[in-house]
Amino acid sequence: MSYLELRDIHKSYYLGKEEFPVLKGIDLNFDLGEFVSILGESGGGKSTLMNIIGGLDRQFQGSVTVDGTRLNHSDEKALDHYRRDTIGYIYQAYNLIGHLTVMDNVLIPLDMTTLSKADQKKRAAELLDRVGLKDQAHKYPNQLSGGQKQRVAIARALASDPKVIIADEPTGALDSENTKEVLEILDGIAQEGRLVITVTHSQSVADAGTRIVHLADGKIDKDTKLRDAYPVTDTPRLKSRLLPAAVSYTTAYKHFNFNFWRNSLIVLGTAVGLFAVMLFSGLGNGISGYINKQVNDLVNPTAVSISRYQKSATASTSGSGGSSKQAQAQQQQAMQQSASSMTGASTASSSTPTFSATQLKQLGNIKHVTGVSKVYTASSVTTSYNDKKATISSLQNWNASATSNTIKYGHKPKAGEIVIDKDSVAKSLSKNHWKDLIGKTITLSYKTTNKNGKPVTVKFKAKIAGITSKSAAASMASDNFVSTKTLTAAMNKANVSDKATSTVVKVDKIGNVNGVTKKINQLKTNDKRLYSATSVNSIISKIQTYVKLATNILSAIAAISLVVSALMIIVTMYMSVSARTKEIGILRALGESKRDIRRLFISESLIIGVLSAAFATVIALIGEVTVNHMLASIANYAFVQITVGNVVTVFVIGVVISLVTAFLPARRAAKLNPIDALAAD
Ligand SMILES: Nc1ncnc2c1ncn2[C@@H]1O[C@H](COP(=O)(O)OP(=O)(O)OP(=O)(O)O)[C@@H](O)[C@H]1O
Repeated sequence: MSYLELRDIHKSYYLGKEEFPVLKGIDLNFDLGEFVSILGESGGGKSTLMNIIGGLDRQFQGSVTVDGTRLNHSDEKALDHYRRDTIGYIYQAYNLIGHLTVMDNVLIPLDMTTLSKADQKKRAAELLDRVGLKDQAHKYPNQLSGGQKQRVAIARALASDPKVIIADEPTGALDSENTKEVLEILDGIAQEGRLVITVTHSQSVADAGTRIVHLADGKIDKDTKLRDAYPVTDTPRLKSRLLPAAVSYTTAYKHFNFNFWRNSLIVLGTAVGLFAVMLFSGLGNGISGYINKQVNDLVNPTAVSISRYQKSATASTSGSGGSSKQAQAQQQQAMQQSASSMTGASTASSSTPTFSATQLKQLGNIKHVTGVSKVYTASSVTTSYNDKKATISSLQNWNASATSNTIKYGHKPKAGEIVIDKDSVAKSLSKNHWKDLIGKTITLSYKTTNKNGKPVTVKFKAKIAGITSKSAAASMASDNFVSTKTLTAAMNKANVSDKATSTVVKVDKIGNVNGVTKKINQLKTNDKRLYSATSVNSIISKIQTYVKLATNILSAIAAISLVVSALMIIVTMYMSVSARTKEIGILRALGESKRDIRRLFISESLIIGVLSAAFATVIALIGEVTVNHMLASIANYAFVQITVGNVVTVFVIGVVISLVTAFLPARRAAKLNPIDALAAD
C-alpha cells in the first residue's frame, strides 16, 4: 500500500452546460521519500490534478487515499484538516502575503500547530536559516528577489512539518542559478522522508527528481522511475490544531496597521458620528441637571404652591373636557400662577379669593402633606438702615416654598428676623461692608389697603439673620424673606387682613409631590373645582421633556452621520475582500477554515469599531472639559455631563456597527472557492 493513492480520477470543467473533460481516469501511487515530477503539455490538467491531491478541489470523481484512509471530499472540515496537517504548497507565483513580514508568512502554518509561540518562532527562524534567509526575516515580500521569495514559500510550506509537499512549477519564474538551488532544497525535503510532487514543463527540472509521471490527453501515458525513493525514518511530527481566535485578531491588527492611513480615516469618520452622539447626550444630561439645580435652588422641591381656583382659569388640570385650546390656556395660566407665587411676585388683588381656615385644614389633612403655610407678599417695601435706604420689590414671609439653599451667609429668619438679598438690598444699605449687616436691625415699611379698603402703611423692624444670593438665571425670584410672625404682627397692627391669597403645602417626599399636586387640583365642592396647585416638579419635568426632545433630535442628526460611517466601513470591507482574494485562497490552502476567514474580516472591522468608539470618547471628554470651561463664565456649572452610560452606549454602537457592516463582506470572503481565490490577480 502506498502513502498516497489516486484511483480513477475524472474531472471536467463546465462552461454553461458544455462539458470539458480534463482528467479522464488517473490512477497513481506515491510513496514517502519520492521526488516526483509531473510533466505534460500546457493545459493538460497538471494543476487540476495538484488541486485534487492537495485537497483544494472537491468537484471530481474518483478517490484519494492517504495513509490508508480515503479522503471524504464532501466533508469540508476534514479537508481543512488534511491541508493543515499533511500538505505544504509551493507556487510558481510564490503567493506570499504582502502585508506580513517574511517571518509572519512562515508563522501562519505554525500558528496551526501545537508548538508554543516561542517554539514557533524558533522553528520559523530555523527554516529561514535553512533556505538561506536568516537575515531577511523582518522584510516584507516586496523587498525580496524572486529567488528569495520562492525560498520563503518553501520555508512556509515546510513550517507545519507536512508529509506531502506540492510544488506547482516552483522554478517557473526563476533563473538557472536559483532553479538549481530550489531543486536542491526540494531534494533535501524528499530526503527527510517526505513526498515531494512538482509540476514542471522543463525536462531538466523533472530529471532532478526520483520519478517522472507524464500526463497526456487527461491520462498518464508514461511513469518513469529515475532512482530509488529516499528511505523513510519514523521521526515524531508536529501536531496540528485549529487556528486560535487570537491569531485572527492579531493578523487583523497587522493588516489594519499595514493600511494605517486608510483605516485611520475610516476610524476618524466613524468617531465623528459617535462623538456627536456622545456630546449631545452629555449636553442633554448637563442642561437637565442645570435646570433641576436652578429650580430646586429657587424653591423647595417638596413644596406645592396653591391658589384658589378662579373661573377664568377655565378647564381642569386633569385635562378632562374642554377643547385643546382651553386646556392649553389653562395650563399656561397655572404655570404663570405657580411661577409668580414661587418667584414671589404679588398676585393679590382685591378680587383674588382668599383661603378660609377650613380650607387650610382640608389641605393639611391630605395624605403626605406635612404642613401648610400661608404666603404673604408685600411689594415695594422700603428699608432703611442708618441713613441708607433700599427698596425690596417683593418681600415674602418665610414659607414652605422658601429654601435655605439661597442663604449664602447667616441663617433662615426666626421671629423678628429677616433675610435680605445681597445685590439689590444689602449692597444698597452698606456698599462695602454688606456682610456686617448680619445682626443689625433695619426698618421696613410698605403701602397697602386695610380691612376697610383705606390706604395704610405697614411699618416694622427686623433683625437681619442672613443674606441671600442666587445665580443670574434665578435672579427674577424673590429672595427677601421675613419671619411670618413679624409680618403678620405688623399687618394686624395696621388693621390689614391676614387672610392669604396663596398657600404652600409641604410634602413628606419628592416622590409624593406629583400625587399631592394632582389630588389638590381634583378637590371639589358642589362639583366646582377649589384649588389650582403647581409644584416645581411639574415645571421641571415639563422643561426637561423639551430638553430631552431637543437632545434626541440632535442625537438623531448625529446618528445620520453614523449611517454614513457604516456605509463607509461596508465599502471598505468589500474592497478589502476583493483586494485580498488571493490572500484568502492562500490561507485556505494553508488549512484555514471558512470560519477563520470570516473571523479575520470581522476582527478587522471590530478593531475599527472599538478604536472609533475609543477615539470618540477621548475627543468627547476633551470637548466636555473645553465646553464646560468656556461656559464657566455664564454659570459655574458643568453643562456637558458625559456619563459612564453614554460611554458604554457609544462602545456598544461602535461594536454593533462594525459587526453588522462586516457581516456581509466577511461572509463573502469565507464563501470564496479557494481555487478561484488563488487564481485571482
Ligand atoms: N476554473 C476553470 N474553469 C474552466 N476551465 C478551466 C478551469 N481551470 C482550468 N481549466 C481548463 O482546464 C484545463 C487544464 O488546466 P490546468 O491549469 O490544470 O492545466 P496545466 O496542465 O496546469 O496547464 P499549464 O501547464 O499551462 O499551467 C485547461 O484547458 C484550462 O483551460
